[in-house]
Amino acid sequence: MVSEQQVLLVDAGNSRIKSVLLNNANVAEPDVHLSLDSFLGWLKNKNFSHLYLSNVGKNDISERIASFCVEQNVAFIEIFTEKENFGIKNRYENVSRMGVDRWLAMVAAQEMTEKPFCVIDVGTAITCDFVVDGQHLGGWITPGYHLMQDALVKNTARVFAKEAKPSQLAPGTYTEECVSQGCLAAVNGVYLSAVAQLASERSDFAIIIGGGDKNMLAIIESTDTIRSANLVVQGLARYARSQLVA
Ligand SMILES: Nc1ncnc2c1ncn2[C@@H]1O[C@H](COP(=O)(O)OP(=O)(O)OP(=O)(O)O)[C@@H](O)[C@H]1O
Ligand SMILES: CC(C)(CO)[C@@H](O)C(=O)NCCC(=O)O
Ligand SMILES: [K+]
Repeated sequence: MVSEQQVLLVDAGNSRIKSVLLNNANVAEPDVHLSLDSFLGWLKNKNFSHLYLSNVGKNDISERIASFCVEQNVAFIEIFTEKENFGIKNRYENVSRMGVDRWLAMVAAQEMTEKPFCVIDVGTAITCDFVVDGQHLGGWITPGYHLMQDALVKNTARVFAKEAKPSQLAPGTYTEECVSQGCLAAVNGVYLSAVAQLASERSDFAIIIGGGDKNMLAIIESTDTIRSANLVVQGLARYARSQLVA
């Protein structure tokens, strides 16, 4: 039996590294680190016995965190996408190709509802995965709000973007506003398309939403929506509890 305060959960994402202790996984905002070096520096003064890692970045992130753990005598557990676990069957033929953040988002979401669901993670990329009766049906990968804008600006001569996220959806009246409003519409389109996808076969389902940009969907979301602070961290917490604490 390991104390939850001894277990650090680490989410190495596309643009940032987040970490939180297992006992705070449901309540606290994760600590955010902008680089691996600053994360490893920060880790040095911390006291924990187990580290659970989810990494969608390069392999050397996993390798450097693993060697840190060897040096510090910390147990290192990296989670990888699985064919089947926690009552979810993955639809991918080659599950090693699915980002572990998507798998962990499904693992987290499955604990939040009994209904057929889709889980939408609104971050650097937007991912959406559908699960019905424990069977993953497949999913979508879309550029996130900032990536969409970057792609537009890079591939046109006369289109410019500004960073501020609109607080509500409306037609834009000058270039920058048309871009921010258009990309907000596209983000919302993922949600609306997911609802249509689920509703075509059944009337009762849940939509679970997480990620740094989840508030961009607040404009349209309905009562069937459940929000998660951080789906990847919640998924890691489920693994850690099942292996260490239970
Ligand atoms: N403090 C913040 N710093 C950076 N981005 C933030 C912050 N708060 C909210 N965001 C928003 O969150 C988005 C990033 O989402 P999220 O944190 O879920 O993903 P990530 O860490 O970039 O990587 P991944 O998508 O792999 O998890 C950004 O597009 C940004 O708009
Ligand atoms: C799609 C992202 C970038 C979302 O973070 C990540 O899950 C990833 O790198 N996935 C690999 C490709 C796949 O999931 O099929
Ligand atoms: K990538």
